[in-house]
Amino acid sequence: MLKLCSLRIFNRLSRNNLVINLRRSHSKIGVIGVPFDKGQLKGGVGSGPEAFRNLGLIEELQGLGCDVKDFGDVTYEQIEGLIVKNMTALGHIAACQKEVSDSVIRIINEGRMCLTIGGDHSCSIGTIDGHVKAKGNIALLWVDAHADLNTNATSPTGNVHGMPVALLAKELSDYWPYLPGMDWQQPRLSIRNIAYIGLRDIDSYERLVIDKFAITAFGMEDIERYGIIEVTNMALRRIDPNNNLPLHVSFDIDSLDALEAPSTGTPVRGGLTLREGIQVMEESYRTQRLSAVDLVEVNPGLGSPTDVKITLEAAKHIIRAASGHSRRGQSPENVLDLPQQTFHSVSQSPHNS
Ligand SMILES: NC(=[NH2+])NCCC[C@H](N)C(=O)O
Repeated sequence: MLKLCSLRIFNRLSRNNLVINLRRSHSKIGVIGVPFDKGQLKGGVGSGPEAFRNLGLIEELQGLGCDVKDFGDVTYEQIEGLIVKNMTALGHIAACQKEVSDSVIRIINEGRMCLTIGGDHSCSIGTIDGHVKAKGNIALLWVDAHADLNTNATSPTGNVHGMPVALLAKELSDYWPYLPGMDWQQPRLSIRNIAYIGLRDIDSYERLVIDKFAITAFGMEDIERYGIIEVTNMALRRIDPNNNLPLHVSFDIDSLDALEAPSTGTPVRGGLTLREGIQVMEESYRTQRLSAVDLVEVNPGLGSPTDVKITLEAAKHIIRAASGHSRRGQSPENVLDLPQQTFHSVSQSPHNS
């Protein structure tokens, strides 16, 4: 009986997998690495791109049927003498992020989804700038434990990885002094088109700004209450009510719980499970407008070799989901109703015990 039952299930599954394989979308992806660590003070995060390449990320995405073009790592030359109070390494940030922005424009104009591997979260200054320049306007999901909404006047650290959203938002432009070297970057994104998911470590000024401008922000308590799929879709509806904007997901690995992704510079407990992170990406992919993804703040220099492995693997699952492939290797838009129920009934089956 068990044999018969399993065989039937196998046949049904393989039939459906065949359909899925035939229908599987062949995402066109352009990958850039940004080995950049000057947005914060801990060494190691700059070796993120190398670690992902060594892990075979590009080959894995190709193996899933994606058309992947690797644009290599961004390089830059620091601009000397750029000094702004409480804004560390501006000469590096300004020079590197200009290159990142130009690379993103090139990739998006080739009709590819741009996947940027960081580096720290200051990389998103360049990726989002480039995306907005290429597409006109975009909707942004910022998946992170932190709001990264400080200016140099409010930052408790002076680290620029805590400032990108404030640099990008139009409504906050008056809160900045003149920033030498950053003339290429104008705040072009409206706060209406930005939503946070996963927040749980917000500085007091950031809290004031979120309240004052009514920024869409879903903390962990919202995820507990509504579930991650509902939260993601609420966020998407808020930032793109007409369903017509290209979507950018800026995914900081510290949005995941520190147990799921320990090798990161500013870990915070009580975060997303890996499954929830994957679901954010699956829902984003399902819009069919996912146009750029940043995966940042993986620091292979922090923690034990096991910590590093866990963190890289978690990030890889998030990236697979962004490329249209969930953990079972299916494109989310093609998931048929069968597998989950079948697995359920298998484990419930009296013949199984
Ligand atoms: N992307 C990050 N990990 N950001 C952490 C920011 C921490 C702190 N809020 C700061 O501004 O310095």
